[in-house]
Amino acid sequence: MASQEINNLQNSFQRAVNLSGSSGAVSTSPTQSFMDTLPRRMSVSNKAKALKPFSTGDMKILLLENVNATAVSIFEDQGYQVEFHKSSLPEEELIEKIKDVHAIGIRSKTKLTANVLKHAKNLVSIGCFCIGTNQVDLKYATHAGIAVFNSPFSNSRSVAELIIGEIISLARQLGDRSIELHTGAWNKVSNRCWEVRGKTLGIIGYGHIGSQLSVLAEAMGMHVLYYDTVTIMALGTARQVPTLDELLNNSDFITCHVPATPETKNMLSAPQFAAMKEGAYVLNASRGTVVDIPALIQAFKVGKIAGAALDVYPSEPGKNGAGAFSDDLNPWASELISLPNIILTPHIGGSTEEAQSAIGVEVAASLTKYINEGTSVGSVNFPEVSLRSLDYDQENTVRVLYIHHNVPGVLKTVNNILSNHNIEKQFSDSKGDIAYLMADISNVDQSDIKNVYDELNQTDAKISIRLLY
Ligand SMILES: NC(=O)C1=CN([C@@H]2O[C@H](COP(=O)(O)OP(=O)(O)OC[C@H]3O[C@@H](n4cnc5c(N)ncnc54)[C@H](O)[C@@H]3O)[C@@H](O)[C@H]2O)C=CC1
Ligand SMILES: O=C(O)CCC(=O)C(=O)O
Repeated sequence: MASQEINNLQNSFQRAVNLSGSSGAVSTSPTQSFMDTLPRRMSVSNKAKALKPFSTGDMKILLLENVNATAVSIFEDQGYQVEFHKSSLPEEELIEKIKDVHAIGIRSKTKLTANVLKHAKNLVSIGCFCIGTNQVDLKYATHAGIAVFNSPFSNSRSVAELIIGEIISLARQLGDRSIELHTGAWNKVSNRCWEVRGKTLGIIGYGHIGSQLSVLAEAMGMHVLYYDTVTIMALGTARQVPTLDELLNNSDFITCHVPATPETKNMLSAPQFAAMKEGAYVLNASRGTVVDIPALIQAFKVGKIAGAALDVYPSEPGKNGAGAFSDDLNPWASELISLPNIILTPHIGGSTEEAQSAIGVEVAASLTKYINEGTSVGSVNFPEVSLRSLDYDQENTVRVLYIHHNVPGVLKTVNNILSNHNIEKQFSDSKGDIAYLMADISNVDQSDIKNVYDELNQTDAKISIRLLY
């Protein structure tokens, strides 16, 4: 067997460990009794050395973008090697580092493109410590057998609260008054300052954030309209409108809460600004691709809109620091910052202590369960597959994790290979082009493990294999 293959084989064996501190922690492979027999089993032949179980201490996790300390401590408790960086990395450095890690944790800045991922030979999983996953080439990751996890709603409330704060701030021109007073200027004005009570909020995208915002806005006496591509039950007295134009024509405040997709690119551009009420306000804390900012600048300059609050931009700096938001990054930046009643924030919608610590726990737990047990529940790109845990008294049992192309005949081939053993349980599901099989097989000794691996490795449909014991 070539040394690279041996390495791959070693890397495919994962000593599973309980999630420390989690209630109902699982007992997975290897069973204690299996571990007790290990020296004897490993001395079966010289080649047996290649089958040394992959230890959690060999597991390398790269964490970027100041992922919360809760995640770091979950990974460290597992015994994983954790490399932590406060910011994202330039592409070349990222490529170097990703070559040898088993999992990576990012937020919204790190672009995991096909060009980066093709170097990630050992990567089994990506954790997006945020909601959006548009920064990852999901198609590439899926076909490479890399499971991607995110946190679907732990920062939703934080974003909704930021938007509420900004609605009032725009209506009262708070940003400008504050900047003026910081420079010593006293401007006590009421001209074009409004209460929000009785005004109409138009929410584009009534998902986790949009619907949360709806409830908060109604509590302040606002009327709520929303536009979404799917029919969603209205909360309170909010009303879904059938077209984006109807929302634009009737709203005093328009806020975007849609994902970055080809359909949402420049969803608010010149025709949409033209359709808005005179003096409307526009807010965007979704993705920088959703609002055409040069068109927004133009709409502001002709008095069509009275202000805007932007938290996201087409290009965002990779790290904090003075001078980072410049025309080099976005050619309209200096014009935008010169305009009054335009609130600009550095993508902080989800940046609260509460949200970050909850996300850290949630995504780190998902990654750990996937690495240690193969459970893909919560993955955004994999079919969600889970198997009941192994018991401590189940000896010589191996968990097979087989990710494959979703083509006919695969289960027949795989079960033929596994059927020399007792298949205790198995679960398989597919999603689009790929499928994922988990199976626990018993009566497996050391040489059997190697055979099972070799035979599965030769199957045409295989994308990747891991054996946990
Ligand atoms: N600024 C920040 O820090 C944060 C930004 N976000 C962004 O906010 C986005 C929304 O987050 P959630 O509410 O959690 O997502 P979600 O998935 O719960 O809701 C999105 C809604 O948009 C709708 N939608 C999709 N395409 C649409 C279209 N073309 N037209 C109208 N509606 C459409 C969907 O049907 C869904 O109801 C995320 O995708 C993320 O990009 C999320 C968290 C923090
Ligand atoms: O907190 C972050 O870095 C990103 C927040 C965000 O945009 C998201 O959750 O999608």
